[in-house]
Amino acid sequence: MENGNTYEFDLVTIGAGSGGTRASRFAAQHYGAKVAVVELPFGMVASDDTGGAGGTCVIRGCVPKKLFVYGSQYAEEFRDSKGFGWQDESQHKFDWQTLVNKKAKEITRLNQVYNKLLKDAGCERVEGKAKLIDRHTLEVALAVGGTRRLTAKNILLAQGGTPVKADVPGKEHAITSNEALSLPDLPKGPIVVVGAGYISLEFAGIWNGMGKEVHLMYRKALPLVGFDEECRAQVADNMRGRGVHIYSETNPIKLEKKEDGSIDFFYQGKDGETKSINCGLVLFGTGRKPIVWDMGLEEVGVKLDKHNAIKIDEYSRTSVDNIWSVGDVTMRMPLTPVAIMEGMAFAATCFGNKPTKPVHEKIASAVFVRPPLATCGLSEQQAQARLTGDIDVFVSKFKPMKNTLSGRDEKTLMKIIVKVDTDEVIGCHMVGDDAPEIMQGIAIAMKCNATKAQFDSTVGIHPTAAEELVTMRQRVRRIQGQGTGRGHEHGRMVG
Ligand SMILES: Cc1cc2nc3c(=O)[nH]c(=O)nc-3n(C[C@H](O)[C@H](O)[C@H](O)COP(=O)(O)OP(=O)(O)OC[C@H]3O[C@@H](n4cnc5c(N)ncnc54)[C@H](O)[C@@H]3O)c2cc1C
Ligand SMILES: NC(=O)c1ccc[n+]([C@@H]2O[C@H](COP(=O)([O-])OP(=O)(O)OC[C@H]3O[C@@H](n4cnc5c(N)ncnc54)[C@H](O)[C@@H]3O)[C@@H](O)[C@H]2O)c1
Repeated sequence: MENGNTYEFDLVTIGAGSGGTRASRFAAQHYGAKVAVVELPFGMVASDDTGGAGGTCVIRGCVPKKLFVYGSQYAEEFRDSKGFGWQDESQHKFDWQTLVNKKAKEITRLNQVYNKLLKDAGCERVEGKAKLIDRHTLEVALAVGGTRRLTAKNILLAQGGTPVKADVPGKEHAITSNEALSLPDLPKGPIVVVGAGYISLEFAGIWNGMGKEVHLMYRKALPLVGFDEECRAQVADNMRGRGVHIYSETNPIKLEKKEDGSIDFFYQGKDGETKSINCGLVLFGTGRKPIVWDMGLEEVGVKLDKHNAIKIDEYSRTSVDNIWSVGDVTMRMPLTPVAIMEGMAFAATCFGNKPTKPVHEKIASAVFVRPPLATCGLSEQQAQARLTGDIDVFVSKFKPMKNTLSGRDEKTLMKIIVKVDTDEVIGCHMVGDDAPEIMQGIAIAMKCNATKAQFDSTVGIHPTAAEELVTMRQRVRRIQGQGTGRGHEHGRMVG
């Protein structure tokens, strides 16, 4: 790799999260670039001065969250097992500290794995907080003290995002997902969860599974804005059925800490009245914002977009032509595999002489509630709003086989959305056990522009729930597209 002997590095990356790590490893390993990666020192709970290799996903996002989801599922299995002849589930007791301690050990191990991945790829790791000085220079406030200046031909901004709390009085008494994953103990009283995105629903599901009384509050009639409406309703029904107290069309007003350590949470109910709940914990899952402050961005000329995310072109180049950006800080689609894709596309473009645009279409994702929701492509509402012509909707709602003996009163929902003139499957959605595992395979078919006829000609695996996706013959409705014909999802996940 040509370094021009002018700069110390071909690339300096800020942030060793999902996007920054993959981009840096690829640039070094595949394209021979001389790379340095700046990352904050490791801390289990993120702060302005702590982070760690692996980033949000590994340390305080996808991975610990999924471990907690696994942990929360046992009670449901013990309960369901009675229908299959197992007795005495009352002996099982849940111990939060065991789970949190084991999770911490695993995350510490993964952080070391990420450090090693970067080292093995030949990337220099610099521990500290980086900011831009000019378009080729960064200054790092080193974790060991003092500062170091790094010069680079190219700079990659991959510093991610951070949670935002609803701006109400007493918000300092609420926690975010950062703290939720490392709570020293679960509160004695009920838990209030505010918001209806991925994070609120996943934590509401986790604590409900662990036997806590959970009150979930959100502003709209249904949770998960941007997802298919029937799936949104099914998720809400399932959560209600499992004992989560749901308050739709409500707004947080204020929090007051009591002498006994509990919190009075005030909210405006559906009827417009002010009400309150006394609880032990409040979680705000009210969104995340890109980290764009105190980094010298404006001074160097890196522009922000209307969402206060870093403005990039289709190749992830910022408004300064040697500065690039990937992942949550660009808010295109804040998911780990998307940050990874953007990182690899950047490395190919910048160092591989292969201009590569990341493609934000037909990306499957899942909300790890119980049972989970998984989705790929357009919802029925998005298809209708964006396409022209006829759209066929196939829906199947059925009692999964396991529930016949377990007695659990919960249905599985599957939907397929088809563009009639081409017969292409443009959307697939599922709420039910194993939905994320199933949807990953469906996403491959959809990436290959599979038609409904090809789904129908696929032979199922029996007996599974997934076979329903290749046996849905009866269209439930045909709707008329009312859009301009722009066929795919826009970049952002939430509508
Ligand atoms: C609770 C939770 C659960 C999630 N679950 C899922 C999931 O199940 N599936 C999924 O696909 N996505 C999930 N996500 C989203 C996913 O974690 C993010 O999309 C992904 O981590 C983004 O990667 P990134 O590289 O853009 O940023 P990050 O992973 O956030 O990495 C950015 C890094 O930059 C560092 N940094 C910041 N500022 C500086 C600075 N000035 N100097 C040096 N370093 C700096 C930070 O310490 C951090 O390590 C979840 C997120 C959360 C919060
Ligand atoms: N399973 C996954 O893949 C997964 C899991 C967690 C997070 N993520 C990613 O992280 C991103 C952030 O997640 P999130 O759940 O924090 O954000 P989100 O944007 O998905 O949801 C935020 C929720 O908070 C509500 N809200 C915002 N401001 C509010 C206010 N002032 N008062 C009351 N409610 C308010 C919104 O209406 C919305 O329901 C997601 O978009 C997703 O891409 C993914």
